[in-house]
Amino acid sequence: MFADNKDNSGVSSRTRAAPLRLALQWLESQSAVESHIAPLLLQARLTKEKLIVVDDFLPFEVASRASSLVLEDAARNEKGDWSSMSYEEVAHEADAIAHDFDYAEAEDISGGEHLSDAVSWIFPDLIPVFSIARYTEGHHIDAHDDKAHVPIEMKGKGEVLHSRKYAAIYYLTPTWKASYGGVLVDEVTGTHIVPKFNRLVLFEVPRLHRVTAVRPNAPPRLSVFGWWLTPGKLYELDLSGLTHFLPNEGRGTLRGALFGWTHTDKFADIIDKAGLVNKCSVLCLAWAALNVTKASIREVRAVVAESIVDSRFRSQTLSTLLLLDRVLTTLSVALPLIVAYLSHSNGPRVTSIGGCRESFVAGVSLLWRQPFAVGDAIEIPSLNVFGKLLQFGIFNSVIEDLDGRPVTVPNAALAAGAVVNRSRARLRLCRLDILVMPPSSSQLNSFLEDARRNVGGSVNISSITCDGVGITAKVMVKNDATFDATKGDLYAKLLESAEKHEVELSFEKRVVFQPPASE
Ligand SMILES: O=C(O)CCC(=O)C(=O)O
Ligand SMILES: [Fe+2]
Repeated sequence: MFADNKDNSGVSSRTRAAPLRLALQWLESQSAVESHIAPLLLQARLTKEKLIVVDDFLPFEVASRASSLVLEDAARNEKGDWSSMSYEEVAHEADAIAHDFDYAEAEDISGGEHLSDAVSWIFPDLIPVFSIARYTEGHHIDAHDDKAHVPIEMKGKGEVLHSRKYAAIYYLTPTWKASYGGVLVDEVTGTHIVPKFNRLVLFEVPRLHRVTAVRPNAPPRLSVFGWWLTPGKLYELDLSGLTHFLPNEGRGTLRGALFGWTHTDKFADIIDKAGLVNKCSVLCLAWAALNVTKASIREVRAVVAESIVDSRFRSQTLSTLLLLDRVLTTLSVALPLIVAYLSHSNGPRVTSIGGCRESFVAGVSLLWRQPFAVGDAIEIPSLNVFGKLLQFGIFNSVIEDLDGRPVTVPNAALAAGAVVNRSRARLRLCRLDILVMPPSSSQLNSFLEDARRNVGGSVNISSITCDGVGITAKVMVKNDATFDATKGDLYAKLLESAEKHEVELSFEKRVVFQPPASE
């Protein structure tokens, strides 16, 4: 219905008015799609040219109608069915390494399934694996070659290893401009392919390519992306193939790698639910184990799969440590060896961890030594940071400071200087700053004396302004004393002395637990 009667824009007058329903109906018809595709001679061209770019791939009206559904879904900008591939731990840093992109299963996005089916019918005899991608500001993929081995359950044959044979990307964002970034760079020829609406890119795997970062103010960059699989090992996953295991590599390749590792649905599910920090840690560790021990991928895969299925993996903060422990014990890898390897190697895979390498190494070493645990009050004098350790990541840790703000500290900084673990200290100091309004200086003095006795610590004048007299009270408390109880107690005692000497007391201005060493 849409393939005939084209004018120059590829749209017939009838199709211009075609409602969404007709567009979807057309996409659902394999024969309609196949007869539209056949004259494009894609297979023949691909065999000859290895990478081809096809503009106006589907009838314009069909492409617009169906992709408008995907656009609507993506524009809602809620998480919904979209999963993030961004590296959350470093994403807010100025030179964050791996923003990557969001992806969704084609069948979860309305219109997405229709479009990915249509693309998959280019090679109806191969096994298609397609998803929908959404790239927004900063999202990109570093150079990779898409190679992956994927075990597929075949009726009567059990599991059969497949390889990715062809890759396709079909772009869905109308009016995409080169200035928005998000350009697909074919590293073989240096060609820059702008993700124009209704443009299809096909290439034979392996082929080195990357996606440049999407610029601010660009609309979401949407695409159908994926591969066709064929039975057998088309290629070896050589060292460059190992880049697939790194967190900042493409979602497609990463997923493929994960899938290839474990081949259980359970694994894929759990890893998706477990959160990216863990995924990345697993990948880093497995990658390190592979390199250090020269263990076979099969061995590492078994260990990783087993560890991940373990329910402990789901508790975010300890998971890395548990996993590390598990992987290392099973593989009998000496930790210092991994640390040494990571810090001295300057191979391409380590470089792609970029500025985070030191922090990763520090993270591994801190996990091993455990000088502090999540929940501990820690102080980093060199950074002037004091607060509760909220999260311990493989690259960064998060400390909640006294104002309740999360402060992200690279592990390299944690390992570099002194870190005081207040939770493991015996005593600590509680300091309270407050304003008093004494009727006379003699009443102020008698209040101070009384207060010192009452609180069992020091109570001194810190400032005198027209608003009143600033008082600082300090008291040593047991380390396990809670902040609120200590604060309340200190305030109550000051109030008692103040009332006794007819001194007016304001509400506390600031109360902090402080390390005694800094006094
Ligand atoms: O979106 C693109 O242009 C390329 C995507 C890609 O290379 C991948 O997902 O592996
Ligand atoms: Fe790719």
